[in-house]
Amino acid sequence: MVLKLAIQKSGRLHEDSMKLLNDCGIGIKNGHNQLKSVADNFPIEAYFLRDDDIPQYVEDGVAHIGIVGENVLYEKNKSVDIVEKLGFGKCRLSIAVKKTDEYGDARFLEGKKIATSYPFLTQDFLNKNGVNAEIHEISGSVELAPGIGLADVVCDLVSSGSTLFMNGLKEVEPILQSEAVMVRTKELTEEQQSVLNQLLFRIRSVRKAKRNKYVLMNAPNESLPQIIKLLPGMRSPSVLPLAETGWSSVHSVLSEDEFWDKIEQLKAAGAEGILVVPIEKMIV
Ligand SMILES: Nc1ncnc2c1ncn2[C@@H]1O[C@H](COP(=O)(O)OP(=O)(O)OP(=O)(O)O)[C@@H](O)[C@H]1O
Ligand SMILES: O=P(O)(O)OC[C@H]1O[C@H](OP(=O)(O)OP(=O)(O)O)[C@H](O)[C@@H]1O
Ligand SMILES: [Mg+2]
Repeated sequence: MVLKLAIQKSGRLHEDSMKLLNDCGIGIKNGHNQLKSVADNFPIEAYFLRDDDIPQYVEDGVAHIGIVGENVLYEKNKSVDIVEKLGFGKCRLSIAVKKTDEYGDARFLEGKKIATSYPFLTQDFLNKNGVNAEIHEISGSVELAPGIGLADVVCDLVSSGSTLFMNGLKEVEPILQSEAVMVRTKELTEEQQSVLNQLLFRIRSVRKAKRNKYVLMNAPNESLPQIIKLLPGMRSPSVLPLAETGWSSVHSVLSEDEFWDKIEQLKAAGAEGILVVPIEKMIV
């Protein structure tokens, strides 16, 4: 039995999806023009698809699981379950107007023409705000529309904002925050669920490791109580004596959210020679 996984064939999510599988020790080859591929060391077969088609494949159970952006998932409005957020492909779906426009609030959109590849989510936003506007659906280069007279306003994906800027537009209303997620079909056999659980266990270990760093430092013994208080570690920090008497080496794990703050406090408490090392996998 193999679990069938739908991933983007090429585009913004492809590389990160392949890298995630690779970091999980799952070897999937994606040769030129190859549309499916079986992993050589894990019971998974990958289908390489347009991202727009992934929610339907997973709803139908043709693929058991898939990796897709929340933006596409909610636009397609298919009946699938999100099992894990994956932390890449982060962007937002936003309303953007010409940089000279004065937006104020959603009432600005009344009677306007909005170009978008996301008609369902755009209409939903308009409905929630009680606004009537005309939606013009196009499948790409949306930011061009106001400049060439095709529409007054756009609703499109934004990450750095540079595409908007280059086209003389400004973001005024983020309507959805999005990242890549793993989705599953509603009906899985016990065996399929068990393969999915193994995959999720690996994904969580890899992602947890990425969010943490292994930190080593030297400290005079009199600073140890204060330093240990600052360091959580997986259980508690390791403390090893240095060859030089009166000094110890302290090892611990720090999460990236608290990292820079903690390093400053550790230095102030007397730690020196601080080394920071990436962690490959973290099994808790
Ligand atoms: N600028 C961005 N920064 C980060 N993530 C993005 C960005 N643009 C899009 N994404 C995410 O990546 C997904 C795929 O984007 P891409 O541009 O490759 O889609 P596409 O052109 O529709 O591809 P396909 O050929 O598969 O239909 C988007 O649905 C979104 O979730
Ligand atoms: O805010 P930014 O960092 O400029 O990113 C936003 C752009 O990225 C995406 O397009 P992409 O580059 O993937 O091309 P596509 O339109 O061909 O999908 C999206 O559709 C925007 O156009
Ligand atoms: Mg697409």
